[in-house]
Amino acid sequence: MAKDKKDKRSRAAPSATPTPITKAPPSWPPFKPPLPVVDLAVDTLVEDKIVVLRSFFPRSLCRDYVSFLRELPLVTTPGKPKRGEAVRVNDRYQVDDAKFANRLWNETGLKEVVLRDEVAHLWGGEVVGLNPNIRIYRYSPGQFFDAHYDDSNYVTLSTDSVPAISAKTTWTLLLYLTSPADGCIGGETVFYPHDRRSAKEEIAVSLETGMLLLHKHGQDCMLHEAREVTAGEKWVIRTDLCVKR
Ligand SMILES: O=C(O)CCC(=O)C(=O)O
Ligand SMILES: [Fe+2]
Repeated sequence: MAKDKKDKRSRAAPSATPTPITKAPPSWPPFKPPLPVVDLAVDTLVEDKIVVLRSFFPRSLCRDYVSFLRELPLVTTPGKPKRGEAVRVNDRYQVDDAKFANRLWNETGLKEVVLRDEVAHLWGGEVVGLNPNIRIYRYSPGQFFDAHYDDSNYVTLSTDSVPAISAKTTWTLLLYLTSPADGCIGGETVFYPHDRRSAKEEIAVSLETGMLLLHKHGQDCMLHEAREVTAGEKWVIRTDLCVKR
């Protein structure tokens, strides 16, 4: 199948929520114990496309976050997508929170890992932080995210540096807070290298509690989906790596 933009657009991920994101950010739990808890290693799953950082959050912190997140006003996605958007059936919370994005970037060890010489070339530019558009997903049994591509977006980052930085997103960041170890069955993130859903070609990433996954998006995004959860709950924090524009 041709990898032209039009085709990708026809199955783009659902766009930002129609509700304006003006709500006050929540009081996210502290990163306790101080992060990182392990020497973070970047493991490549697909060269130049998918990497993971295992034990990015310790299990105890994942538990704290899930307890906290389940009190947020999550909204169930309507089953019927807008024209041209992938079917996403999950419960979701979205907030524009530059402070939390900066905490995830600066207070977890992520920044140091992403800026390492061995991997710095991957990101499509100089990474300056994370997308303040923070998304929380909960998938309960029967919920899934159909095959789609993630778009690159222009964003403005308010970091400690003034003035704000014009940036664009280049890689999707998913932080898994649950896994089979917590009773969540299914929910794997599955990538298809050849722009078609094919069981033979699929690269299925199993959930690991506390694992952070990064995958390239925009023009080079791999077709991907979140498999249906069949038991327990899958919880994910989603943001994106941003490079200077
Ligand atoms: O939940 C997942 O595993 C994938 C989520 C996803 O593809 C997205 O947020 O665009
Ligand atoms: Fe996606």
